[in-house]
Amino acid sequence: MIRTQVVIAGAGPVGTVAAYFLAQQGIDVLVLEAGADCALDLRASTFHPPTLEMLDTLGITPFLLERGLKAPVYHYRDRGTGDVIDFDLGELHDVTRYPFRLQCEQYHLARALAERLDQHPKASVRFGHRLVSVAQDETGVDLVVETPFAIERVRADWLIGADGAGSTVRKWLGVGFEGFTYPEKFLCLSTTEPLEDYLPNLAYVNYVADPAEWLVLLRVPSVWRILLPADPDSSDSELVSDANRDRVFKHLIGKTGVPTQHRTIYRMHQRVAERFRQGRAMLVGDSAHLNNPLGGFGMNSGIHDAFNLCQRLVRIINGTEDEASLDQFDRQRRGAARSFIQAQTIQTMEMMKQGLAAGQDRRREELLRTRADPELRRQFLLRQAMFQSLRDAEAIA
Ligand SMILES: O=C(O)CCc1cccc(O)c1
Repeated sequence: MIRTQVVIAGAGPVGTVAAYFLAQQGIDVLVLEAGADCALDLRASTFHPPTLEMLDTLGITPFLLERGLKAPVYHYRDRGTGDVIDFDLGELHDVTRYPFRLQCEQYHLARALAERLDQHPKASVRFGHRLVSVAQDETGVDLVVETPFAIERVRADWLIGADGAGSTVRKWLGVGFEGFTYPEKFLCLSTTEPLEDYLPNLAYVNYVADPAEWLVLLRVPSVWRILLPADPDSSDSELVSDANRDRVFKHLIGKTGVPTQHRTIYRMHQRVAERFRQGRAMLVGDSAHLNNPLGGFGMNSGIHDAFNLCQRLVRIINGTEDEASLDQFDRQRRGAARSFIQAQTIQTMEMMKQGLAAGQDRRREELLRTRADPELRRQFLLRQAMFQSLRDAEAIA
């Protein structure tokens, strides 16, 4: 039987951040990851300013800055009218030392932290270790883990479920995951084609609204990523076919035969777990909440969960804080997920679908008014950069 203070299920960005935070504070931590390595998930690739500040306390932000692209400016574009409404996070220079989004694939973070954890005297990371069952009593949790060659038992004081959308921890806790799944599919293409040569004045982050076919054009260090809704009447193989690729790029840059590095079909979900804490087990990141990727809030809010939780857990383990603090973690982070992340991402999806110029130009006028008014613009930037959701959550008693 393995004995440790904290087990973390999942070695993605959120699980590794939680583990490294705890290990740095002198807590024994064991990370269990079913996969053979940190997942090479391309979905999350934006680090927002408060996340960079948090990660800086772990000493990992300089590593990310070296690999990523700084994106202070982002565009809301309307394909129909050609309008571009730009916002500049540089205006938040008095609020943060990182007044930009950092475009950097998330696996860089998870892999770098997994390597550091591997060298850490307080931490252990086990790949190929699949969590099979979870039980708990008043003093700890009992886990059964399947390894490549054996079934092992682990006893820990605390369990953190950072094991993604299909979380085994959440299922064993019997915690509901209410919300909805978008009926449509989405297509993500990545290409090394220099889109900026065809679309002048392109920012690194562009939300292109269009009632016929909206797009997100997102630059990450290695490629341009293009996210768009997929034709519901087409099969997955048709959607990832050369013919569909040619249709998308013809419409976008007037060119066919553009090389792509990935063509992926996504389903998107808007769901929040009914509890983020049950006794000695807590849920963070995708195991606790899922949202569409518009705005790049998913991984960031997961890292915010991990910091909120682990700061409390260290104090509880060291005997300076009552366990009731974990209920406040639940209220604060569930509050952020429901009131901000869900609301904002659902609203952005609606805007993208309808086009900025749809209806009575209401959304377009609202964005233009926000852009023109210094106070509204600042509030908007604070929301988009996720400062506001953190402040609102921290105000929850
Ligand atoms: O809004 C963002 O920052 C991310 C949007 C996006 C773009 C391309 C692919 C993807 O999965 C998400």
